Amino acid sequence: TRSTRPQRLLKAVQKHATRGDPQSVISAIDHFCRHSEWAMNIGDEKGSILDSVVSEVNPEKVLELGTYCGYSTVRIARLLPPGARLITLEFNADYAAIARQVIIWAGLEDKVQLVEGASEDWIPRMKEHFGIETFDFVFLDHWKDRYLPDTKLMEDCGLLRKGTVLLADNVICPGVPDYLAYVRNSLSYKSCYFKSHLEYTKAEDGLEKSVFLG
Ligand SMILES: CCCNc1ncnc2c1ncn2[C@@H]1O[C@H](/C=C/CNC(=O)c2cc(-c3ccc(F)cc3)cc(O)c2O)[C@H](C)[C@H]1O
Ligand SMILES: [Mg+2]
Repeated sequence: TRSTRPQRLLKAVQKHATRGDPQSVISAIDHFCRHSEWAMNIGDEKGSILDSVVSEVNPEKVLELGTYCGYSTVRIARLLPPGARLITLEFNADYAAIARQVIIWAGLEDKVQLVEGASEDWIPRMKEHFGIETFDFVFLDHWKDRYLPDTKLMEDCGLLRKGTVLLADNVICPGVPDYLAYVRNSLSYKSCYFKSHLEYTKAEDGLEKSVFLG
């Protein structure tokens, strides 16, 4: 049967990127998505904003909601200091399998724990299963109608501390209106918008950075 787009994306990484070189993996995926087949990776333009926020936070403990093919996983993990850990949740087994290979090709498997499962099942288990007290940085890029419920779940599970940074993709396109209204109106967050473009296109999109105030 015909291969899937994520399978073709992985093939492009294995063909054009250098094993152990995260930047070449990022470039191979961006080239594939620009010149072969569009895919919903954060991309290079919004990815540079992600890079700058990760570098500013310099997190020890990172949570990513929605791994997909592992593009943003590689972008984040390549910037983490030694000993820092990224847990990424992906509930689709096929995507998880592709992402695992992309992360290994980048040589970042020691910094990344890819958990195959749903955010709502795993967020409540972060403490007892992974020994995580709180996260320093959370990247939200899964189903858009899940950003808000999962943020409230992280609050309720005590996984956010004073200063935890949430960074949300796609706040314009496809859009996350309920999440945006919440973080922008809640007294528990200081929120700001980074205007950019939908990956590999000229359409507007952007990232919302929200600092939990405790
Ligand atoms: C209920 C389970 C919740 N818990 C979950 N737990 C674990 N994993 C989860 C959960 N919910 C989802 N996932 C996984 O995360 C991924 C999902 C990613 C979703 N991303 C988009 O939909 C999007 C669309 C566009 C776009 C823009 C314009 C267009 F024209 C077309 C597309 C652009 C973008 O940048 C986008 O990120 C992956 C596919 C999916 O298996
Ligand atoms: Mg996205």
